[in-house]
Amino acid sequence: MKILIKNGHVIDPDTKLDQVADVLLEDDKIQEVKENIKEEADRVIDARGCYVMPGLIDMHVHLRDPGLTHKEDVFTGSKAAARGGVTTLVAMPNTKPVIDNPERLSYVKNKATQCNLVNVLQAGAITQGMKGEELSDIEGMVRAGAPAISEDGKSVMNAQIYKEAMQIAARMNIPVLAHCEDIHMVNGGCMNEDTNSEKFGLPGICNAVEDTIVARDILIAKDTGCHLHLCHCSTKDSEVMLRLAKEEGISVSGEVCPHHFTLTSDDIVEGDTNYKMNPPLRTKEDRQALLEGLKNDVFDVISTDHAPHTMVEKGVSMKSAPFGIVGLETSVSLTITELVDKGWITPMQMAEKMSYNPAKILHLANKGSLKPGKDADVVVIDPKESYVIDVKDFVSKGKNTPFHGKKVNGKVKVTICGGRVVYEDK
Ligand SMILES: NC(=O)N[C@@H](CC(=O)O)C(=O)O
Ligand SMILES: [Zn+2]
Repeated sequence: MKILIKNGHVIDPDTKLDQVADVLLEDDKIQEVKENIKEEADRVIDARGCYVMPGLIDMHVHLRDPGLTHKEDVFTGSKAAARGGVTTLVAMPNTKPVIDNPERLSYVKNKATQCNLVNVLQAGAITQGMKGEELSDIEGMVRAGAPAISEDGKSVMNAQIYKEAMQIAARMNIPVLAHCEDIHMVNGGCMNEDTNSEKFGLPGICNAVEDTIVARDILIAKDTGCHLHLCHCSTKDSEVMLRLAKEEGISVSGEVCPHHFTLTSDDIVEGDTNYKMNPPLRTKEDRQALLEGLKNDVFDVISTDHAPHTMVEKGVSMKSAPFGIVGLETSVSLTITELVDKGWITPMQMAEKMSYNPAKILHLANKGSLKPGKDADVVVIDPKESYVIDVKDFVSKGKNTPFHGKKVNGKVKVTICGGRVVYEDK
C-alpha cells in the first residue's frame, strides 16, 4: 500500500525541512520526502496549500476508560484524536478503577488494539488508587508499556512518596507527568482568584496553588535526576520557574493547553461551566507569560488536557460542576488561530510542540518525524480554511467546550496513522 502526499508544505522538525515537497508512504513507514516524487501510488492526496506534519502527539488525554465510559471511551476518544490530527495520545490513569497495575494497563492497550485507529499509550498512576499513600507497581506498568507515570487530576502531596516514585522513574528512564496543585490551598475554589471571582461571588484558586508545587516538583526532580514534565502550566511564575530550571540544566519540560493560551478569566460567561477547568483560566498577565514562553520555547509542548464530561454532569452550578473541557477536536485550529496566525510561533514550532518534542520526552524513537524509515503517521492541515467550531460535529462523547461558535482558521484535512487514512475531512 502506497500513499503519495503531493505538493504540501512539509514541516519536519527532525530534518528541518520547511518547504513544498511530496511525501511517499509505503505500508506503515515513511518511504521518501522530496520534490516531485514520480512513483505510482494506490492513493494520491493533493496537499496544495496545506501543512504536512508528523502526526500529532497529545501527551494529556482523559479517555475515561474503564469505568467512566458515559463520558468517553477508548473508541470515541481515538476517533476524536484522529479528527484532531492526533496519531498518538497518552491517556491519563484517573479512571474507575484507577490504572495502577499492569493488568489494567493491558485492558486499555487491548481495547486500543481492537479500535485500531490511533496509537493509545496509557500512563500509569503513581500511587495505588491515586490515594497518595502507597506506590503502585511502577516497574510492572512500564514493562507493560506505560511511557510515563502520572497522578494527573491530583498532586502526590507527600513529597517523600513522590521522591521515591521519581527515583524509580529515573531508573526506568520514563518521565513523570506532573499535575501541580496544592489541594489544601484550593479550599473549594472553582475559578481563578481575581476581580472576576469577586464579581461572581465565587471562591477563587490562587496562583500559589500551582506555583508552590511546581517549585517543589522541580527541586525533587533535580534531586532524583528524573525527567519532570509539567502538565497544563497556567501561571506566569510557572513559566519563570521552568525557564530557571532549564537554565540550571535540570531535566524538565512543560506543556500549555489551548484554553490557557486563548482565554483569560475575563472571558468567563457567568454561570457557564464550560469555562471551569483545572487549572483555571488565569489573568491577562499569566496568559501573556504563557504566550512569551511558547514563543521562546520555554514551553516544549502543546497538549489538550481533553477532559470530557456529560452535559448532565456539567449542567449544574459553577461551584459543583466537575473541572475540565474537551480539546482533541479544537487544538489544531486554536493553535493556528491564536499562535501561528498572530505570529507567536512558526509552523515549525507548532510541529515541534505538537509532535517532535512529545516524541522526545516520551522516548518514541520512530515518531514525531518524517524521516524515511519512521512510522507513517502524518497529518495534513489546511491552515487557511476557516470554519465555526460546532459541538454537533464532535465525534467525542464530550461536548463541554467554551469554544462552541468560535470562528477559527486551520482545519485537519487528513490524518494518517501507520500508513492508513484514519480521518478525512469531507
Ligand atoms: N483538567 C481538568 O479540569 N480535569 C481533568 C483532570 C486534570 O487534567 O487535572 C479531568 O480528569 O477531568
Ligand atoms: Zn491535571
